[in-house]
Amino acid sequence: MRPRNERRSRVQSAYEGLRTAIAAALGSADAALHRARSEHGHREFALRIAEHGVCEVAREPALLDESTEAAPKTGDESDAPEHTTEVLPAASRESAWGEAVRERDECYADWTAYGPQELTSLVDEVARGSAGLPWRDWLGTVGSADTHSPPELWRLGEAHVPDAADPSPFPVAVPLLDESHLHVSTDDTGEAAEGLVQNLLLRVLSQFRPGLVRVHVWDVAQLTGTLPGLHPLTRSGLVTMHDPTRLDDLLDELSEHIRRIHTGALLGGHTSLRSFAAETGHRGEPWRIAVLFGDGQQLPDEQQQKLHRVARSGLDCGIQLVAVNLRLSVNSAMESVHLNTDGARCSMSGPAAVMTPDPPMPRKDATRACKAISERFVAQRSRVRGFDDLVPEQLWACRSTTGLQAPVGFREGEPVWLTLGDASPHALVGGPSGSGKTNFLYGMIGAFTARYSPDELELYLLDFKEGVSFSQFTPGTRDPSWLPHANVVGVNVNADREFGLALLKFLADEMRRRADAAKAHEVTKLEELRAQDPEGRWPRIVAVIDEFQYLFAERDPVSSQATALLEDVARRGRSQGIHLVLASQDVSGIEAFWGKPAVFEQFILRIALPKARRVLVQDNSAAVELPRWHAVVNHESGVRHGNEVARLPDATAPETMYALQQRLWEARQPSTTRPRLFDGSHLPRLSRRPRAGLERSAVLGQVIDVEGTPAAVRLDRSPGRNIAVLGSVRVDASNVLGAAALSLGQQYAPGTIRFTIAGLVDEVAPAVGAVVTELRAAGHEVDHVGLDDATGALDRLAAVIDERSTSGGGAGTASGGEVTECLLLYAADAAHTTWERKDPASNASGLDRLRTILKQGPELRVHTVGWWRSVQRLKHSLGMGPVDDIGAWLAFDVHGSELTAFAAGQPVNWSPRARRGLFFDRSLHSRPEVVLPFELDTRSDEITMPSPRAGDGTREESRD
Ligand SMILES: Nc1ncnc2c1ncn2[C@@H]1O[C@H](COP(=O)(O)OP(=O)(O)OP(=O)(O)O)[C@@H](O)[C@H]1O
Repeated sequence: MRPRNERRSRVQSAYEGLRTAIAAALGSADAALHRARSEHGHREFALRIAEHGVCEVAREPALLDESTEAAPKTGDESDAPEHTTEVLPAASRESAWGEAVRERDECYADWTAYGPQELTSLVDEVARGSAGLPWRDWLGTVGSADTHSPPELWRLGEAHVPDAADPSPFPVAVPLLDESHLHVSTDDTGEAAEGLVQNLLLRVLSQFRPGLVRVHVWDVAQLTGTLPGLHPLTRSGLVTMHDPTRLDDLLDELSEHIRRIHTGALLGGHTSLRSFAAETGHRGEPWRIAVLFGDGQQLPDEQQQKLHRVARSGLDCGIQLVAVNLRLSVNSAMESVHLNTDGARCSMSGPAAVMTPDPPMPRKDATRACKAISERFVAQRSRVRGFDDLVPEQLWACRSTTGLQAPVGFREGEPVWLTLGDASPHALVGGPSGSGKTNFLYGMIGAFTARYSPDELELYLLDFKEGVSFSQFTPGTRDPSWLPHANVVGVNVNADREFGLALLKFLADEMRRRADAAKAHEVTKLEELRAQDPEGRWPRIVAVIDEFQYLFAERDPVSSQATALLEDVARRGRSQGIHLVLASQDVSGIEAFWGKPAVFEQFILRIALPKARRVLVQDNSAAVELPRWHAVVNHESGVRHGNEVARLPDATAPETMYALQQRLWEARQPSTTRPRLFDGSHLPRLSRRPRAGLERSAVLGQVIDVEGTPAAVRLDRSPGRNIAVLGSVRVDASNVLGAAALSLGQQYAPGTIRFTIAGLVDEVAPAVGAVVTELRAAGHEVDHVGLDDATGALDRLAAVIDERSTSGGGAGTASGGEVTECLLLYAADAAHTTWERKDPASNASGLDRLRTILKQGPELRVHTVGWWRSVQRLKHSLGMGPVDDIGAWLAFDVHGSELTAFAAGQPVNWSPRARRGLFFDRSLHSRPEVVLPFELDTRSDEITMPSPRAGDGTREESRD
């Protein structure tokens, strides 16, 4: 038995052990389950806090309880229903809540510490004046800011972050002008939006000088009544209310501004008015804010596209959209505000910040402020702006790298700018006589020269009109000042079309010089050349030609050459910084010009004065309706939409351009040279100083060119180096002979040249006498002879030739040097009969001697400068043979056809005109050129006239 009991007790004890083990295992599992449940409850609680957010739960603690009960159950929980109602212990709830709050506070720590203050000071800094201050500080004070650096942010209201531990408020402001459009949306009717927009517009309008901001309002729902506080501004045109049915018109108008600004106001490489203004210091265009109130519906497709186009390119052109409840998705900068009943959200402050827009400014204060702005604008507009308003405060502050820009007149008190640059390289100015063309040109010249220094701008001024309009730019007897930018001034050139031609040639040469320099620097344009060669002087050149139609007045080689040159300069001048401004009374009559549409098209800038014809395109009649002293300035080749009407200030009255010129003259660098004046009504004076490059040359007159080049004949030792002056005009011929003698006298040292001067008619005696006296005074040996002893003079020269030819070259003087013999014959033909007589001893006549001198002289340094009163008479003197002994000639009243033989057989086109000669030097010219004879100083009047031979001591002395 015993073993059995023993076994049983062992079994029982084993079972007991098992039960104990099971009980222990179950107990520990229970404890683990309990722990897990408690943990789960804690986490679930934390999750629910996170789901609602700490702030939300803090506001509505019941949220957590409800959600605990309503929370979906997991699979495990559904299997253990007895646990779902178990309430999380309070300690656990508190700990979960504490953790959530701690975590939130950690996240917001930085913001709480610095955010609101930093934002407040930042907005204070960049939202200056009316852009950020409370309305009481500024509403009603008319703004004076200019377009330079507008405020970067504009205040809308204030916001706070409700979830932050410390929800301090901070200002909300948005970037606007040039920076970003604004989109406003609302959940309700949009009343709150109107208040916000009106506040914003009042801030902007009160910031700037009236006129710099224009507002357009379109409301799909109403014709008037929108933004009532701004209504006083509609009277002065600062705010325009658009018809609800005419959104297209508004969008077209805005697109037109964008296009016009791109083609006109933006110069060079600038793509926005902002960057342009930053470089040049002026903007030239107001900001235009278009406020569009929609009804939340999509616009028709076509309008939507137009709106998107305006939104895309508007900001660069100062066009700002404020779209309210209008669907707009654009690819350009846009801030947004959503107004909701539970607070607004702004893209600047993000969704976490709740914005409270500033309350609308009181209606009566807004109205009063707008009235003040409007009145100031009207006063400003009606103020007659004068010439001084074209002149900037600081002279010469602009650079002409990308072009030239200056105001030329005013529209509603605002300047109207004129641009010469890549997009509009050349200008055509038209208007009938007395319409104010010259005045316009003065104003333009003044506005340009005040802005650009002479190193940035060089002027070539040419006036074909009779009168002296441009001569004030050169030094005068009463006013010694001159315009430092003027390089060449031509006045009274109506009879000297060659000067216009010369100017065009000069410009064409300069264009080539610039193109070559650009090529050497491996660039193509002046702008790039200036960048590559910063030390070089590459000013822009503006050539102004008033009454330019004279240049094409006749169907002759001058017209055809001028047309070709004009075409060249007009086409290629653009890239080399050479601009033409051509003015004319009647552009319609200029055949040579109109026959070349390609040239004409280069004149993109058109200025039409009242009643101007053909300057603008045919269907653009704006010039017809212009009042006096106004002009249409059109940078679009004259098409209607390019019209800008400007009132032109008086620029010719005293104290206008004259006074400015004085200031500019005083500001010039000492190295600035005075302008060269070509005045067709005056003859040039012979310089008494020897000039380099004119050695051994007889200067006969001055070529009609930009440099005033002397018309000179070099008396080389070669056949034919004689000069004939042809024509019956004694004064001109005498002056040519006198200038030849005196210029040779300057270049030869006394003793190296001997003059034989024969005055063969009485009338030339004073002129001859003056020359003889001056030469002798300079120490030269002069044989002064009259008709009676001229033959003897020829004999002597013929003997010199004989002697030199037998001795094999130019003879030496007593002092050992070579002596040049110069024979001057005043009215050579007068001695013809005398010279026909033969000398019985030698059987040779004076004529024979003369022919020998002409033929053999030049090689032996014996040169003749003779005046024959007609071509026929010269031919008689020369005899039957060829005319090669006359290598150079200057003809006055001689018909071109008579000169053919002397011009190597080529037809000579020459209609004689007063005080002008035609000059041809076989060794130099391919065709003859027009020259001005010199006005010799009539010192002869004061000089005792030496009679031939009388007192001719020099000659006698030297013979001894
Ligand atoms: N904007 C202006 N304000 C006041 N006076 C002006 C204005 N423009 C021109 N005048 C005056 O009108 C007159 C004619 O002007 P201007 O000589 O400029 O005309 P124009 O078109 O060049 O005439 P023309 O071809 O006959 O010379 C001048 O006496 C000038 O002072």
